[in-house]
Amino acid sequence: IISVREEEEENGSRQRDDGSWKKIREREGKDLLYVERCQQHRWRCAEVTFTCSDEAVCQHWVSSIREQLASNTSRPKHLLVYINPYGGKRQGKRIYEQKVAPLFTQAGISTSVIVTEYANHARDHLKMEAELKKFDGVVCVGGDGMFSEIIHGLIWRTQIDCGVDPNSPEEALSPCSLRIGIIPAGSTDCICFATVGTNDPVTSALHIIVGDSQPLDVCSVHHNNMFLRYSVSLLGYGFYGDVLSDSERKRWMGPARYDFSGLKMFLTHHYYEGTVSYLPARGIIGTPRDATRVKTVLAAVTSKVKSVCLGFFHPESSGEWRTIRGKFLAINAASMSCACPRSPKGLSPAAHLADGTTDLILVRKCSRFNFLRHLLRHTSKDDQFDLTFVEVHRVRRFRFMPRHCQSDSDLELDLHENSKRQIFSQICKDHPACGCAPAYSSWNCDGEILTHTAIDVRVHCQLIKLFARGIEELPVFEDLTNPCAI
Ligand SMILES: Nc1ncnc2c1ncn2[C@@H]1O[C@H](COP(=O)(O)OP(=O)(O)OP(=O)(O)O)[C@@H](O)[C@H]1O
Repeated sequence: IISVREEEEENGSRQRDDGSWKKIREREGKDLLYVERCQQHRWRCAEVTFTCSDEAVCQHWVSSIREQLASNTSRPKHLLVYINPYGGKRQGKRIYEQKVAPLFTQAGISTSVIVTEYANHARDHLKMEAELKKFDGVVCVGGDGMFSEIIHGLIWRTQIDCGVDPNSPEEALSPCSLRIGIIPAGSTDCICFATVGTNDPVTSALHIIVGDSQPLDVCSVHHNNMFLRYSVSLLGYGFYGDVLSDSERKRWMGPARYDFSGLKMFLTHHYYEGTVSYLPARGIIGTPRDATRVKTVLAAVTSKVKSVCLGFFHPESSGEWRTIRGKFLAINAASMSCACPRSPKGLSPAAHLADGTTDLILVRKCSRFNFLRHLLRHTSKDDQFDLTFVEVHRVRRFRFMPRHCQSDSDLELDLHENSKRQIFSQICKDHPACGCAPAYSSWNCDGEILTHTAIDVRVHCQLIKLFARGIEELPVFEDLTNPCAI
């Protein structure tokens, strides 16, 4: 239920402004505005009118429903809204004013709206100025870049308020108490798609109004004990890093730049040498190779996950670091499925949203044909990890050291292992004109390029919460004879 409205109607007929008379239905009634599920995870507002001849009974219905709604503590009452007027097709302000604000008003939610004036305005306002105690949640109207600003501001501010050093990779970060809502108004809106199942402003507004809550893991990325960024979806080195770097230079092409750079990087077929070390996740539910898509809420309520998050069981002390050295076409860490309209299964279809792990996918050097097979499997039913040159590990922490950053002793070890190739690669490094692969790629961190390649990544279990509920299993709701559906 979104809201309830009384309708007091006179019996008989009423004179209009223009002097004519309008026939009025004879009733006392109340209109109830509620959420209706539509196709493809969309939600819409629907209205139903209950009529009653006894005015006192009617009043009782209205006041009971209003009391119930007001006593529901999970529903937000005051929201801080940031609108990026330049995101996507520059429709953020219009989308908010026409589709979202009227719903918030009907649901009795008060808002404080800030239209951003420059990049990082929202992040800095949250970090330093916002009076967070006044609000039950923060809403961003924009795309993934805008969402990233919000989480950077909110996580940072929470740590400072709680006396935690956000720069230290060893500190356990404090979870943010305010929930975040995403009204999609960007070009890709991947986070919204992966957590709600659709990119639709009205659906997102309704998830906010009914007070949904979806915890989300966040990865902190450090370089030499220096904080770089937070990531909630994809950290990609090699192929996905190169596609982003190349597409950034072609912004003038619009959204077509992603296809262009994707094709170009596929044909270029660069591979990169380096060392990946990781801490495998223990005591978790499922594996990255699970056939069925994971119900994200399951992870949030399972007691084992809870105990890990609350620190009763220290996962890092119970595991041993493992190391893999090699040549990789892509190194991807997917903290969520990374599903989007183009790749409905995503990079890691069985990734949980909130179990304190990320799926580390290593694509070793292989032929173009094989790499294409792997990429195509993201859009088909076949298992994209069932290939000899692909491996996937569910991890709590990982580090990457590109070969050009490795210490002399590491390089000497490599030299002994593969001396002939080493000589060639040295010649090529000194002579870029020979056209061999560059020494290093860059990291694509949720769509932003990182300034360093040697990184230390740690997953923080359920650090933030969204106004969402994960992607719903539709068959349950389509089957109206099933009592659970109701
Ligand atoms: N007022 C502003 N002027 C210029 N840039 C802004 C402003 N407000 C926010 N930004 C920046 O604009 C960038 C892009 O915004 P946003 O993510 O909303 O849209 P998008 O890039 O089109 O969508 P997506 O990230 O989903 O592809 C963000 O990185 C954000 O920091």
